[in-house]
Amino acid sequence: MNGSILVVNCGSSSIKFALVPQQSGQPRLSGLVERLGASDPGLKFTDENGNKHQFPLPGADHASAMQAILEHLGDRQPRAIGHRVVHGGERFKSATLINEEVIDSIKQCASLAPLHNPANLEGIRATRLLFPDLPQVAVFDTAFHQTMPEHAYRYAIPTELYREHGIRRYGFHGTSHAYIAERLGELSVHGHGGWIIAHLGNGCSATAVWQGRSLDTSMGMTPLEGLVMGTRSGDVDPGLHLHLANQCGWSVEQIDQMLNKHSGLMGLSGLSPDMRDLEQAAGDGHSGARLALDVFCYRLARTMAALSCALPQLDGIAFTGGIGENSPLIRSRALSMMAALGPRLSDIANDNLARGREGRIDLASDTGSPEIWVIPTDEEGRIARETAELVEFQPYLDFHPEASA
Ligand SMILES: Nc1ncnc2c1ncn2[C@@H]1O[C@H](COP(=O)(O)OP(=O)(O)O)[C@@H](O)[C@H]1O
Ligand SMILES: CC(=O)OP(=O)(O)O
Ligand SMILES: [Mg+2]
Repeated sequence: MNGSILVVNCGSSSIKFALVPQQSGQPRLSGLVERLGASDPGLKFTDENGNKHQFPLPGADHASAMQAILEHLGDRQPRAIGHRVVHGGERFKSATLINEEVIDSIKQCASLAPLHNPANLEGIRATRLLFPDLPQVAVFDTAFHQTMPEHAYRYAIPTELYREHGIRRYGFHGTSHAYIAERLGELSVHGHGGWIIAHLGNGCSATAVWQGRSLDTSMGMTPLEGLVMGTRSGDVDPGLHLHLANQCGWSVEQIDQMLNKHSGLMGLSGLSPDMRDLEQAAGDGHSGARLALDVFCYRLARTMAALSCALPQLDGIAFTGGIGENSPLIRSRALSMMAALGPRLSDIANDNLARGREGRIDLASDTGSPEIWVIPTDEEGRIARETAELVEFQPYLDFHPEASA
C-alpha cells in the first residue's frame, strides 16, 4: 500500500495529529491544535524536514481546525485516516473500519468515557466530511485489555450492573501498552514473559503483561481509576462521593470536576499538573510539590507491586510516557519502594540515559533480578500500522465477511 496514514487524536480542547509514512523510520510530520474553545486556538506542526510552523486559528472549532490541518498538509494526500478512540467497551477487541454502525456503537460507549469519546467522535465526523472517500479506522485504547480475565475486570458489586450497564474494568492506553509489549518482545530475551509496563504521561496507567497479552491494568471503567495523574485523582474511597454530596452539599458535577480536573499532581501540589514544574519546585523546597512527588511515587510503586500478582513471574518493568521516558528521579524513587520484588536499578544507566532514548537501566550483571527498561512510546506509529493493516486487508474481508466475525 502506498501513501501515508494520517493519525488523529482528538481531545476536548486539542487535536494531536501525525502523518506517518508507510516505511518505518521515515521522518513524520506531526503537530497539534491546542486551546480549542478558548479565545486563541493555534496550530503548530513540525514537518518531515524538522522545520517548525505555527499559525493562529481564531474562533476555530474541531471541524475548522481539522480543515486547517488538512490545508497545511498541502499535496501530502493521506491514504487512510486512523483515529484514536478511547472507549470501545466490550464490543471492540481490535481496530475497526469506521461506518455509521460503528459510529453509533462509539456513541453508546460515550457514557463510559464522557471526557474522551465525544471529542474522538468530533474528529471522526470532521474528517469524514472532509474526506468522504478515504477509509477511516478507529483504534481503541480499551482493545488491548480485552484479554483480562474476569476476576481482574469485574468489580465486586451486584452482577446486574455488569450485565445491564456494562459496569466493569476496561483499562486504557492500550495502544501504548501494546506497542511497548511488542518492543520488549524484540529487545529482551524475556520479551514474551511477565512484564509490568508503566505509562506515565498526563494520564497514567500500569499494566501487567504476560506473553504479550494484558492480564490486568490500573485504570478501570473510566480513565479515572488507579494511579495519581496530572489532574486526576486515581483511586479514592468510593465513600468520598457520598460524603461530599451528603455532608458538604456538593453536586455530581462538582465532584466530577474535582476528581478529573483539580486533583492528582495539581491538587496535591496546589502548583501545577506538570511533572517538570514539580521536580523543579520540589528541588527549591516547595512543600506541596514534594508531597505530590511522594504520593505519586508511592502509589506507582504500590500499584506495580499489586499488579505483579497477575503474573506467573516478573521478568521486568518498563517505563514510558512523558514522565516515564524523561524522569530518572521518578523511576528511581518508585523502584526504591519495590525492593521486595527485586528490581536492581543502575543509577548510572538511569541518570545517563539520553532523553527520548530506548535503553536498559538495571544492573544487567545481576542476572536473577527483573530487567528494567525505558522505551519511548509510539502511539501514532502503532495506530498508523493497525490502520494500514486493516485497510489493506479490507478487500479480502469484502469477499470473505466470515473472516471478520
Ligand atoms: N524532562 C522531563 N522530566 C520530568 N517530566 C517530564 C519531562 N518531560 C516531560 N515530562 C512530563 O510528562 C508529562 C506529559 O507526558 P506526555 O506523555 O507528553 O503527555 P500526554 O499524556 O498528553 O501524551 C508532563 O507531566 C510532563 O511534565
Ligand atoms: C485514557 C487517557 O487517560 O488518556 P490520556 O492520557 O490521553 O488523557
Ligand atoms: Mg503522549
